[in-house]
Amino acid sequence: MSDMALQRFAGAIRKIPDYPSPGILFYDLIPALADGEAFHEVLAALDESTPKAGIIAGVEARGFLFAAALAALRGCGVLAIRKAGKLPPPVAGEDYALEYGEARIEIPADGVALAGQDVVLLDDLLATGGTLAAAAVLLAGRGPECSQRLRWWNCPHSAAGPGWRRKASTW
Ligand SMILES: O=P(O)(O)OC[C@H]1O[C@H](OP(=O)(O)OP(=O)(O)O)[C@H](O)[C@@H]1O
Ligand SMILES: Nc1ncnc2[nH]cnc12
Repeated sequence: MSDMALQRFAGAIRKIPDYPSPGILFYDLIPALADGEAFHEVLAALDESTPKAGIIAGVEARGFLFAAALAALRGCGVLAIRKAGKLPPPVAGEDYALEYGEARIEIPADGVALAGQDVVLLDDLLATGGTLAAAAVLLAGRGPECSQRLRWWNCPHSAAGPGWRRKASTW
């Protein structure tokens, strides 16, 4: 992705201090996603830099936007990792802590063919990393047949700097 495209996407992100609680700087990506050219560039860069995979996993809700858009571009499947209480049983779940609270994510315990699949796990931004770590643990719990290549979109103005970040499947 060109620096200009990144700057345009990053510049459209609203940063709201002390939301939803004091001390949190909230990154609202909705205006950036609504910028068609910038979003298109981000997706093209994601397509170039993310390993090919049988299925792309995204965490509800904002992660769905990136995972589904990339999957549609590539013609592969999406694994929708849902917040607690949305899926019928049986489910596999994982609890985790957010910057501002706690949450639980779930996937169907059966019905999704993960055996032998390469799974790329995507999310819109990384704050504590708790969401992606929980998603990785959840997928790892599906057994050694499910390999994971983790990659996420990092807050463009966070201390870690802009861009895509990758972590090997060593959670
Ligand atoms: O690195 P972390 O500290 O885990 O934070 C990042 C996560 O927080 C946000 O989701 P959120 O749970 O707020 O849900 P939403 O997408 O439904 O708003 C964001 O979309 C990431 O998934
Ligand atoms: N600072 C932040 N901005 C937007 N979404 C978040 N999710 C967790 N922390 C966040």
